[in-house]
Amino acid sequence: MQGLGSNRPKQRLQDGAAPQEQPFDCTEFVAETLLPTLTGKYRLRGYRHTFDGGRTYTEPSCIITGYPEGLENVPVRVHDACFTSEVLGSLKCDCAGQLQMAMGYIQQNSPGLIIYLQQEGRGIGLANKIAAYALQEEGLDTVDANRALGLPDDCREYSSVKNILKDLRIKSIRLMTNNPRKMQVLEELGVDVTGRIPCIVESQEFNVGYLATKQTRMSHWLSESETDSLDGSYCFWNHDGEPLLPSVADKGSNGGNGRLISRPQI
Ligand SMILES: Nc1nc2c(ncn2[C@@H]2O[C@H](COP(=O)(O)OP(=O)(O)OP(=O)(O)O)[C@@H](O)[C@H]2O)c(=O)[nH]1
Repeated sequence: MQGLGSNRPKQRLQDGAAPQEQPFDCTEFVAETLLPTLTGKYRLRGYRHTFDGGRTYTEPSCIITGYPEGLENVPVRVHDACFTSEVLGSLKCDCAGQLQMAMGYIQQNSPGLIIYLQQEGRGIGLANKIAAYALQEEGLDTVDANRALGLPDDCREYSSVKNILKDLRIKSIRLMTNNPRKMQVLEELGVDVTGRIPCIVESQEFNVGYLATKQTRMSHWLSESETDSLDGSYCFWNHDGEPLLPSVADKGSNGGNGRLISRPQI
């Protein structure tokens, strides 16, 4: 596959043969179209991505307002799929609200983009997420439910983000997130994150516990008085099989780049 972004950190030795280079992550641009939506028009770009040398593929996409190509400090949301809230309208989380906020933000602050990744359930997949929800009905929180299933708290991987930004020749980004680890992982991949735009959905009765867990156990920045520390109790896997240690650059403030807070429509 001719990928627009690929690195080759791994070499596999074959019996008696010279080492052969194996592409590790590779993201291939497929096509772009113009998409009219209820919130305005977007450029929609489709990609094919592997992070395991071609054993498995996902299809990241991005929606774009304006032309961020070649620019710095572009507002970017990196968003992971949430079928339950985005398609079914579930109120158990804040995912759909964050997506809507980000879409509104890039309409009003063009150019900007949202990279949408097929990493349902923080990477564990839809069926496992449903199993985790079943355990949450019995009283476990969102972290302990994953653990009770023998699954990592978070196993998302973001190499496609690095590759898509490279494809668009975007030099640096302001990340729309409340998640310190997402910023940390992107920076470790080499993405130049120059600022953060908070993306806070006001809680309601069905997601208040979930948001509290994100704040206390996953160190998400969800209130004005938030400090930028990670407590280390939460485990983010890096796909080389090793948990990432809790450390994060000092990127907690919004860097003067605006703030996103919305009230859910319920
Ligand atoms: N395993 C699991 N995944 C969930 C649950 N609720 C939402 N998700 C998934 O969580 C992902 C979004 O992650 P969040 O932790 O909400 O937010 P984030 O993307 O890490 O951080 P932000 O950038 O601030 O939104 C999506 O893939 C959802 O499908 C849950 O209870 N259990």
